[in-house]
Amino acid sequence: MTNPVVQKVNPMLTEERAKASFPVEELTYILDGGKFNTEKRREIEELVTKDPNFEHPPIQFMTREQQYSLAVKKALLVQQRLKELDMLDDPYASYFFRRIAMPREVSPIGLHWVMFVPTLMGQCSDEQRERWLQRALNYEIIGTYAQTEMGHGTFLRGIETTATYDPSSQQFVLHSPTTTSIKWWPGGLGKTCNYAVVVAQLHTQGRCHGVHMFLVQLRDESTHRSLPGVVCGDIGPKMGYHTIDNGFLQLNSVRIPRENMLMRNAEVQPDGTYIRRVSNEKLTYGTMVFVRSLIVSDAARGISEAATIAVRYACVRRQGEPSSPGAPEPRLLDYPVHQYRLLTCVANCYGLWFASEVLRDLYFTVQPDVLEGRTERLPETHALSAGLKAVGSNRGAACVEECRRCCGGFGFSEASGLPKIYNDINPACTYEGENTVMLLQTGRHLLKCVERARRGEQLAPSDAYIRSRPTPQPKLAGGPLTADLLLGWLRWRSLSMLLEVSGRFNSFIEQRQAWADAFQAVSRRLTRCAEAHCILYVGQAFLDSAKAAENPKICGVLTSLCRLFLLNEVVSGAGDVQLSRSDLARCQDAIDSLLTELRPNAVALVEAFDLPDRMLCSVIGRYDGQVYEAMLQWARQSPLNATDVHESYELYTRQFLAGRSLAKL
Ligand SMILES: CC/C=C\C/C=C\C/C=C\C/C=C\CC/C=C/C(=O)SCCNC(=O)CCNC(=O)[C@H](O)C(C)(C)COP(=O)(O)OP(=O)(O)OC[C@H]1O[C@@H](n2cnc3c(N)ncnc32)[C@H](O)[C@@H]1OP(=O)(O)O
Ligand SMILES: Cc1cc2nc3c(=O)[nH]c(=O)nc-3n(C[C@H](O)[C@H](O)[C@H](O)COP(=O)(O)OP(=O)(O)OC[C@H]3O[C@@H](n4cnc5c(N)ncnc54)[C@H](O)[C@@H]3O)c2cc1C
Repeated sequence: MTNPVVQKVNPMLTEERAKASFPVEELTYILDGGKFNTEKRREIEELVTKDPNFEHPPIQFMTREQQYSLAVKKALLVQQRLKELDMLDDPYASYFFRRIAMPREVSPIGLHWVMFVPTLMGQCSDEQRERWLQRALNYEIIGTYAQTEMGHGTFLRGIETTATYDPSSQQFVLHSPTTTSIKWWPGGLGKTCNYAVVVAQLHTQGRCHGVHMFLVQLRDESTHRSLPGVVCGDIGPKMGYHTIDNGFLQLNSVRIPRENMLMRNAEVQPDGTYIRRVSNEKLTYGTMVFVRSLIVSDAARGISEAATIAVRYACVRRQGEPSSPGAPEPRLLDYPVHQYRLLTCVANCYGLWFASEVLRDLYFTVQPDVLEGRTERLPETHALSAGLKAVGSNRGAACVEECRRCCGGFGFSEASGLPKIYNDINPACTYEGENTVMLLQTGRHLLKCVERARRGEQLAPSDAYIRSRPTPQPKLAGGPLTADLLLGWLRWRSLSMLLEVSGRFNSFIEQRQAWADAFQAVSRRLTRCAEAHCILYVGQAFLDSAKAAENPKICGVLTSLCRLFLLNEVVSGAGDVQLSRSDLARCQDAIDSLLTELRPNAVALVEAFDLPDRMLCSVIGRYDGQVYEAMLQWARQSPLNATDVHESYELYTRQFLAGRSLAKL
């Protein structure tokens, strides 16, 4: 563990830690992708922890302006430190440095490395890369990704910003023709960035060629003042994300050179001739596919943090009727229903964690081909990244919220660290494609897979089961409820639901409904099919990772946790298909047994994530379990406690008590 063993660890936590049935450290290596990575991560965490420049009072006691300003300082300091340590080219080191230096504090320059740089990499011609990429990687310029407008987020083709080519000056004129066309939301756009990739409708020679990307300078590189024709600012306070300046941008006939259109896939020649280099126009959406795959892993990390806090707290919090006179009150973790609430979150976390690794590998396998214009596996990658982004962030938000509620009133206090995690995960349900819309993309792909399977065509690996013949429902009563059997049931469920919806869709088509109308008619059911497909993917990734563990004890505990995940899916999906009462009852019994079996490993399973106190920022989830003293210390830092009598007493309360009118004050 990276946590320094403090002098007095709560004995209830020590007792729980001693119950682990497997070597926690070895599971940490698996989660980190190897011992080497664990050691590197810990070195980085130690560097940041020892650096006084990253020390400050809890940000929850600061105003939004203070939070933003501090976040800018820390984000830039991180870059300086990474440069000094020669770690800028190491994505793993950079990621962990940022994560520990700014735990769940969204970086004002986050969009630069999450979307701006990846867009330059994926959408620039080789020449353009030479010109801009190195400057961006060196942080000589700071950029964002400006796509969403006030009037259009989901429906990308409806974007109104125009980029009209003027051959006489060989420039594009970027313009926001309406109020609804004002860019709204891009992270860091308000105050921090000086450049943006702007998504706009390309017009040349009197024709519109649809959405394309343009590099637009927004602010002067030395004064940081907005350039003529550029009106931008912060969009104001949000539900969370206080540390980042999501912004607005109005472009009033702003001129940029022709060469600032990102030209990897299409080009406008000096005379205005439009040339499309690749046939698949969806390649313009490539950055979103990449970021969606990151969101799955971020959701798993969010649950790991919340679950670590809530499980530790459940070990030290006593509440309820003692089992006998004079006995202590039970610990929260002793309640089976509490075990269920927490352990299913832990199971979701591991499932998403392993699935995000498989998805990441798929993305990096397919991406080189895509960059060369070979797009055969793009539909599968898009469907999986969209669907898993939705399932991951939905589950992420739901599990973090469940962990928060598991901590009772303290979970509502910022001191727990849980609201901060929730507010960081929740917007992922909306950004990078609202979740329902993303599930519909996956559903659309699955419908097409059914058609292709009927025609006898090959399907991509994760869709291949759609080619299998419909079979009777696998029986769950009888033999042992193994993970393989449960996964087989989920595969059967996914296929049955899909065939049912596809049959319904085809009957609408046979009744001569338009494709789009038939799609709308089945859309509600289709989102459920998309979820079932993604859950199958998660379950498969989970089971494969459990089986791959060399240590039999780790293999055992991961397989049990995976069974809990799968059983919970079977039970909650019982209404999607008709699961018999006896099968359902067996699954429920198996869940109860698994809770008893896994309970002694609850702390070990969350502590395998190896999250230092600095990362959790939680009074109730601290390594030493000394919750109550720390809670009092936290409250003492509240600015409201700076004086015994608050100024509002003199201003208002005293007047009120004396019967004077407050109206004129
Ligand atoms: C600051 C951060 C710091 C730290 C965080 C750390 C980790 C977290 C990681 C990152 C998150 C951080 C910040 C996030 C900031 C947020 C940024 C944004 O939100 S950017 C804006 C994102 N916007 C969207 O996602 C818009 C959603 N809409 C769409 O994607 C599309 O419009 C939609 C898919 C809905 C439909 O597109 P449309 O043009 O209408 O397509 P059409 O219907 O014509 O055709 C569909 C056709 O195209 C295929 N397709 C669609 N999308 C893709 C794609 N991306 N790739 C490949 N193919 C695609 C689709 O399957 C269909 O194909 P067929 O015709 O069926 O063959
Ligand atoms: C914190 C945060 C950060 C962001 N950062 C960026 C950024 O850096 N750059 C950027 O460009 N954008 C950014 N966005 C914008 C984000 O991508 C959009 O909010 C998102 O794509 C949804 O678009 P919208 O807000 O216009 O919602 P809408 O598209 O108006 O959707 C509203 C609701 O309608 C539903 N809906 C819409 N269309 C359909 C349909 N066809 N079928 C069924 N239901 C539908 C949706 O499911 C949703 O529930 C950010 C947003 C947030 C919240």
